[in-house]
Amino acid sequence: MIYTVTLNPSIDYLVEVESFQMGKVNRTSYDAKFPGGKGINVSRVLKRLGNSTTALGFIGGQTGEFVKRFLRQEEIFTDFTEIAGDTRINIKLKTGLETEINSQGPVISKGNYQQLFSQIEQLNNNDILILSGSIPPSVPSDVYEAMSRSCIHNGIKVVVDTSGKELLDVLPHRPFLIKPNHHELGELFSTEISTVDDAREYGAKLVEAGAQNVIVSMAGQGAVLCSGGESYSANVPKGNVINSVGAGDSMVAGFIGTYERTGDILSAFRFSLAAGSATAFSSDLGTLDKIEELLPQIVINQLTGG
Ligand SMILES: Nc1ncnc2c1ncn2[C@@H]1O[C@H](COP(=O)(O)OP(=O)(O)O)[C@@H](O)[C@H]1O
Ligand SMILES: O=P(O)(O)OC[C@H]1O[C@](O)(COP(=O)(O)O)[C@@H](O)[C@@H]1O
Repeated sequence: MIYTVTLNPSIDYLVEVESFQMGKVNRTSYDAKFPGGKGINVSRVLKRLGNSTTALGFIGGQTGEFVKRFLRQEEIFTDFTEIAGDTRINIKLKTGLETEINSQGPVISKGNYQQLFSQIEQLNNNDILILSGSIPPSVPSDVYEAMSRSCIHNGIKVVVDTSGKELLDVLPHRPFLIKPNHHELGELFSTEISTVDDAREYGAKLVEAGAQNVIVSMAGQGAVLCSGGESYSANVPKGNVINSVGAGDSMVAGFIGTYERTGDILSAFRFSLAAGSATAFSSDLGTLDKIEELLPQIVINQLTGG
């Protein structure tokens, strides 16, 4: 079973305004609500790929009910920890540009935290655990490090999709996959990652620091995979970007779902690009049909030079 952890789920409220004006009343040309939060997006895409998944995390209030109902309708298993506060609403404003306003989210009590942690301690070595998204202020900032440590001890593969110090701190526990985007990778090393070569060079440093596989996603420029001593680049397919919310999460789902089914790292990498772009080219997350349609366009090249 693939478990995802979403510490701070959301309703993603997508709003499209044709000619947005600051300080004025604007009317939407399109709006929609979807469950959000990185782990939840990963579970939704995994389900579409046919993998078994259970979404864990903190959920509460009427907004939390919306998320649970939506996931139930998609027949996704959940085992959330119920909290006293309301699950947050994140605004995704499309005005030509994409602007996101992500809320802080509700307070998580010590008891809530312990409940989730004890679920993690019960996973077994056939499971995969995916830890993604930001850490709410009321949750200990070393939560991913502590969960990774517990899982590695129990032989569980761990995937971590976060940024900054929280990402660096899990590396000694040898996460199976991390997926920084090129901005996040640049921030880790106080540099700018603008080419495939930069992504390969700095992605390889994360492998040296302990990650088994590193995908550096570079939005429309494709992605780089560093795996052991090897590295590869892949392009993105051609298409019209409608909404890139959840595209990174779809890459994680595409990679892990395919790896679980085939055990093949390069097929997983290829699928991850197709899944990311299928989502970028859709208003909701990409469907399996869309992913399969894009797959033949993805070409992988082995990189040389270190
Ligand atoms: N302009 C684009 N054309 C095609 N695919 C895209 C485009 N922008 C994003 N994607 C897809 O979304 C994936 C993740 O995008 P990226 O912005 O790098 O990550 P994140 O969403 O985690 O910040 C890309 O690897 C790609 O598959
Ligand atoms: O936990 P954070 O960093 O606030 O991010 C939450 C947001 O990220 C998302 O999971 C989308 O993530 P990506 O676009 O990086 O794939 C949204 O659904 C959600 O609103």
